[in-house]
Amino acid sequence: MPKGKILLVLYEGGKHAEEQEKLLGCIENELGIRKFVEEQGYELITTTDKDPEPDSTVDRELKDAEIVITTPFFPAYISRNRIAKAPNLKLCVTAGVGSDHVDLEAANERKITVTEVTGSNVVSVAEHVMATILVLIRNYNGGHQQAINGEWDIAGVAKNEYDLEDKVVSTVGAGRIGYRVLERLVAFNPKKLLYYDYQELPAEAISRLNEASKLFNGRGDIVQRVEKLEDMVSQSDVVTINCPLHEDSKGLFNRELISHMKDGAYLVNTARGAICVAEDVAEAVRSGKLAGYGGDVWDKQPAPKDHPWRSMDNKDRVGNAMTVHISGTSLDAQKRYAQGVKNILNSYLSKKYDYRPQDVIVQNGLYATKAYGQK
Ligand SMILES: NC(=O)C1=CN([C@@H]2O[C@H](COP(=O)(O)OP(=O)(O)OC[C@H]3O[C@@H](n4cnc5c(N)ncnc54)[C@H](O)[C@@H]3O)[C@@H](O)[C@H]2O)C=CC1
Repeated sequence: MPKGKILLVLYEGGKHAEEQEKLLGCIENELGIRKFVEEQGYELITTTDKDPEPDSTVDRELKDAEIVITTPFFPAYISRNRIAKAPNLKLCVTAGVGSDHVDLEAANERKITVTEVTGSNVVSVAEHVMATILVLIRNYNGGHQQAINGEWDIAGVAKNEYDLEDKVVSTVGAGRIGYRVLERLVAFNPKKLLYYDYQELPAEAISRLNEASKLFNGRGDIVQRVEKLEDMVSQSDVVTINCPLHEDSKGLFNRELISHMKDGAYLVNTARGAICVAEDVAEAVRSGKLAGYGGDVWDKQPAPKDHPWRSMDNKDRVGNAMTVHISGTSLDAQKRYAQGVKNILNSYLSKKYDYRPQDVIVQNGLYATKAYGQK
């Protein structure tokens, strides 16, 4: 008789799982944890069937699951209703970073511990932010479309093409990812690097960036904290969003805030789709208010085929740099978060509960991090 049940919800790998054994984050490879779990005397149930509530396999298995492991890339929403119907649930583990798909208030009411593998994919995402900024500002889409369509209209691409150098770039959230984006941006010799965050960056973190800019670009003192988000976006050529989704950040980038952005600015969101109002962003791209929008996160995942961000574009059809939710799930990241999930399970199953402090989002009914709002 197994000691308890662990429910694991991942995306399907299909033939890709056969072609690439490093795809640990798909259901066929189960993060590589089956042997470990069964050695601990637990039952491991894995499924891709997570919607709709309340008729999915997730709903059926939550009735007696003790632990649920989900991933932001194919999120099973651990809603208040699902928590209410999971009397044995003690631990939620996010295979990756970002646990907004778990109702943290409901978890706290039940003293359910919510953990994630903090830092496992922060470089992966920071690199994707850089790629997205460059695809947009360099008008890569325009150049690539011409290349594969047998065209050669240089002016047609160059008219929407800028250098990142000497531009003002800002981040909403200067945490692990936001700060790594700022680090990477220094090499592009920006005019200014601005950040908006209710947690101030430590002085040494700021001087490290300024020193690097002095060394690389001959100019220091480029990093600035801005108290008001409208003030920051109104000066920015590029805005990148790197904060968690919670009640204060949901719908933050709506028509009103976008109206404060510079005409022709670029907006990049690899944090969570719902931080932006989908239709307001699509309208801003279509109208040319934004020169482009890109990212890999969507307000509903998987995104429906008719999601506005799949088709939105500007008049030259070069304002969309969306991808599906991949930035934090490179094969390098999957190796890290699979190991991190195993470490969290070991902490729980050994009854040591010696989680890495940075991996704990909520525990014993309290928030363990200041990143999910100012509670
Ligand atoms: N696209 C992807 O694959 C991935 C996306 N993410 C997303 O990125 C988010 C950030 O990740 P990390 O940097 O590791 O988290 P972090 O906790 O290190 O940093 C988040 C920062 O955002 C700040 N913040 C929170 N609410 C804010 C608000 N309303 N306005 C301004 N700043 C605010 C916090 O104070 C903190 O400094 C995650 O919560 C997740 O949603 C993370 C990993 C992968």
